[in-house]
Amino acid sequence: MNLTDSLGRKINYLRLSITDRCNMRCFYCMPSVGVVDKGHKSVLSYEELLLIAETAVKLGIEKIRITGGEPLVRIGVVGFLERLAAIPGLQHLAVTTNGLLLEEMASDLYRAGVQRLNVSLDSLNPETFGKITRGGDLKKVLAGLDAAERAGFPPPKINVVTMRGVNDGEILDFAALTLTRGNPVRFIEYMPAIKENGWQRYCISGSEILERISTRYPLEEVDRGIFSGPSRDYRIPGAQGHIGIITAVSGHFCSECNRIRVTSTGKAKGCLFADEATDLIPWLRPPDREGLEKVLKEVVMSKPERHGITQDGYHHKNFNMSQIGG
Ligand SMILES: Nc1nc2c(ncn2[C@@H]2O[C@H](COP(=O)(O)OP(=O)(O)OP(=O)(O)O)[C@@H](O)[C@H]2O)c(=O)[nH]1
Ligand SMILES: C[S@@+](CC[C@H](N)C(=O)[O-])C[C@H]1O[C@@H](n2cnc3c(N)ncnc32)[C@H](O)[C@@H]1O
Ligand code: SF4
Ligand code: SF4
Repeated sequence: MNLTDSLGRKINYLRLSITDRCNMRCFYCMPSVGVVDKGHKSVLSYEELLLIAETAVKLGIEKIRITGGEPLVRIGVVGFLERLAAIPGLQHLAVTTNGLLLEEMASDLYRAGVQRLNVSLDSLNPETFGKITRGGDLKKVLAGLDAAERAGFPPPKINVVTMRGVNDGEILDFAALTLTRGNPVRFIEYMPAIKENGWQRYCISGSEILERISTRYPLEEVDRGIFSGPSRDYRIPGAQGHIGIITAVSGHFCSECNRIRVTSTGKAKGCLFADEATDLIPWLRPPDREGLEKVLKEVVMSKPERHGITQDGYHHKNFNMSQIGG
């Protein structure tokens, strides 16, 4: 089935957040203290998540990305992914992870039927990495990246939230990584998720990042596949990996947006930044497949044209990235 929104955009990608818990505390995503775990009752069960996934695939979703919080901390995630991978009609199953548990879990994830992994990694310097993640261990993430390839995965995409004065000094180091490793490196514009005055100081636009890389390396544009997602991709001639730019704030990809989201507590969102969310619980408890189909179609039809964030005129609200899943 073909699922299109009111603007004619084909919607074929669901981002499903399965937990709001995390084993790191990246400063741009979660407050250092005062994070209240959603209780067992409010977080969707695996059965409920599967019902949403099956319904979405029936409607025309072809790709599901599992996210969080940190999806790999949820107990039973491998069995859940195995059931998800078996949904007839689902073409792509991917996971976005911080990589801390990958070394021990990569083989199980591969055997479960996950096809691709994206790994968040904002610094190659252990100290900076520890500061950004408030205690994360860089060595573990690097070991996880290698373990993923040993397990059979294509080199995971590396997501780098790029922030002025925090890790922008490493833009060229990350670009250089693509010379010797097959991992695509994607630079993501910092989004104002945590309510903080002066958030603009962290912002570096995708075009500035590209300019900085171009001062050292020539770049050629790479063709985008149908599932290439929000990044614009480039390559240093002869390099093994691509370089991608995700202009999450300057938002050049809204007109091609192909996705909807469901949070770990069952709120469906037509846009990452939308204030409106549709509570799916009434169609999950008890399960009502027909009702769920109808409400998911409504979410797609009411998808906004684009987000309202600009560096100058954004009225800041607190924005729970770890619950939505990015
Ligand atoms: N503004 C915006 N940012 C997004 C969107 N989708 C993903 N991102 C951001 O892009 C970054 C990378 O997201 P991933 O979880 O790796 O997913 P993806 O980029 O869709 O991955 P691929 O499917 O491999 O292209 C994260 O910071 C997300 O928050 C989107 O629709 N809008
Ligand atoms: C919320 S995390 C969930 C999955 C997993 N824990 C991880 O970090 O990959 C998904 C993505 O959102 C990104 N993200 C979170 N907060 C962000 C922000 N304020 N600006 C830009 N990207 C952000 C992360 O870097 C990550 O790539
Ligand atoms: S970005 Fe991912 S790893 Fe970092 S705090 Fe958020 S959910 Fe956790
Ligand atoms: S900001 Fe909203 S409309 Fe734009 S690409 Fe992201 S989800 Fe789609």
